[in-house]
Parts: sequence; structure tokens; C-alpha cells
Amino acid sequence: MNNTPVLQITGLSGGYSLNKPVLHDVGLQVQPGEMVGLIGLNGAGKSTTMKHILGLMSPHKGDITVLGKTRAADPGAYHGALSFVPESPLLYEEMTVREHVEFTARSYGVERSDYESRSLQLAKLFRMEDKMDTLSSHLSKGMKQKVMIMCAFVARPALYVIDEPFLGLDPLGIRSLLDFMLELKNSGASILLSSHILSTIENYCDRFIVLHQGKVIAEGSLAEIAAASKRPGQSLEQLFYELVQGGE
Ligand SMILES: Nc1ncnc2c1ncn2[C@@H]1O[C@H](COP(=O)(O)OP(=O)(O)OP(=O)(O)O)[C@@H](O)[C@H]1O
Repeated sequence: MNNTPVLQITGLSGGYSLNKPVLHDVGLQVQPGEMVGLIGLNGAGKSTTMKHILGLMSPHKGDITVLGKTRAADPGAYHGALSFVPESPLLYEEMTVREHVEFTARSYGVERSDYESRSLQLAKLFRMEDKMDTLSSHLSKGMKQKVMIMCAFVARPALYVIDEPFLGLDPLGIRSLLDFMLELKNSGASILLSSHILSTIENYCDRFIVLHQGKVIAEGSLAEIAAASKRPGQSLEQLFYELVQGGE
């Protein structure tokens, strides 16, 4: 059996300047078919961790592998194996929704017929069918976020890196996104998801990584974190509160 984690981070230290690291010896894994919640206060280092995974920043120390390969060893395979939903939508103002989704599908080498069926499915799921030919500059904030999500999901990579995706989404959009992530996970995809909405992700993620001041201070399933904290039965929010208060 292949036990290679889809994402493996080992001893990662990094940040925006060499003399002031933001991440300190961060280690985490995401296995095939796992949804892992990366949680932490504002400034804990969640987005910085994601930027390192995406190769937008280089580690000061440590290694990151996707499907067992570093970015340096095989940049094409590394980037082709992951897609990203950023915290704030970044779109080309002069392109329509359809053009964004199609452009992304092409850059991932998605077959035309797969692109067509997936884009139809995503447009329906996120209630964007009547906006497919609208310029992105004419969309609402939540609709722009949906375009980012549709682009990430049209590719079907092994790993999804999703940074606080719920901001701006309406309740139906949040439910559609959660259900779709569950479907992807059940079909074997791996998801690293950051969010502050702990009550929402509590029942969806298999495991949680708690980052505090750039360090991993707890990890495991809800039951494992509760057991390690000697607080069985507590909610993720209660456990998180106690962990970060203790970490101050
Ligand atoms: N572009 C940047 N240049 C310098 N420092 C930065 C930059 N972006 C973030 N930081 C710093 O890095 C640290 C971690 O920030 P990061 O954005 O990773 O936090 P986060 O956990 O994603 O927070 P949030 O929940 O607010 O999104 C913070 O101290 C922040 O000030």
C-alpha cells in the first residue's frame, strides 16, 4: 500500500525576512482522502504556511513535499498536484466567469469534456449559471469568491489548499462548498483548509492543526485534542480557546 502523504511539511521555518521568522519548525501531514483544518488566531501563520506550500515563499529551513516530491525536484508535477483558494478573490477584471474557469482548466490540462461537465456542475452548485458570461468586475464579493472556488475545483488535483473560503459566501454557498469538499474527500482528494468558523468546520475535518505564534501547539482529531487537553466532549471552539490562552 502507498503510504506517501499527499502533503508533508517537515521542520518548516520561514517568513518574510530571514532575521524575523514567522513559522518555527512547523510539521504537518495530509493523507489521501483527508480534510485537515488549519486553525489559529489572526497572525498565527496560516496564510504564511500556505504561501510556502504554494511556492510563493521559500523556506528558511525544512522541507515541503507534495505526493513525495519537492517543488525543486519537479515543479510541474508539484504545481499540477495542487490548487488554491485564496482568502481574498484575485480575478482578471476583463474576463468573464466562464473564461476564468476555462483558463484554469486549460492550464491544468483538463480534457474539454471534463471541463464542460465540471463547469456546468459547479455553476449549478454555486448558483452561478446566469453569471457565467458576466465580467468579474460586475460580480458581488461573494460571487467573486465563488469564481475562485470554481477555478480550484475544476482542476481535480490531489491536494486543495483552501484559505478561509467562507467569508462573503451566503449560507447556501457555505453549505454547497462544505458538501462538495466532503464529496471530493470521499473520492480520495486531500484538503488543507484554514478557517476561523470553528463550529462550521468541526464536523467536516478529520483532523485539526492548531498554529499559535508560528508553532504547532496541538494536532489530531477533535477527540484526540480533547483527550490530550483532558477535556473530553468539549467543542473545537472551547478546546481552541483553552489551547491559545494556555499558549500566551
Ligand atoms: N507580506 C507580509 N510582510 C511581512 N509580514 C507579513 C506579511 N504577511 C503577513 N505577515 C506577518 O506574518 C505573520 C503571520 O501572518 P499570516 O498572514 O500568516 O497569519 P494568518 O494566521 O493567516 O492570520 P489571519 O487569520 O489574520 O488570516 C503576522 O505576524 C503578519 O504580520
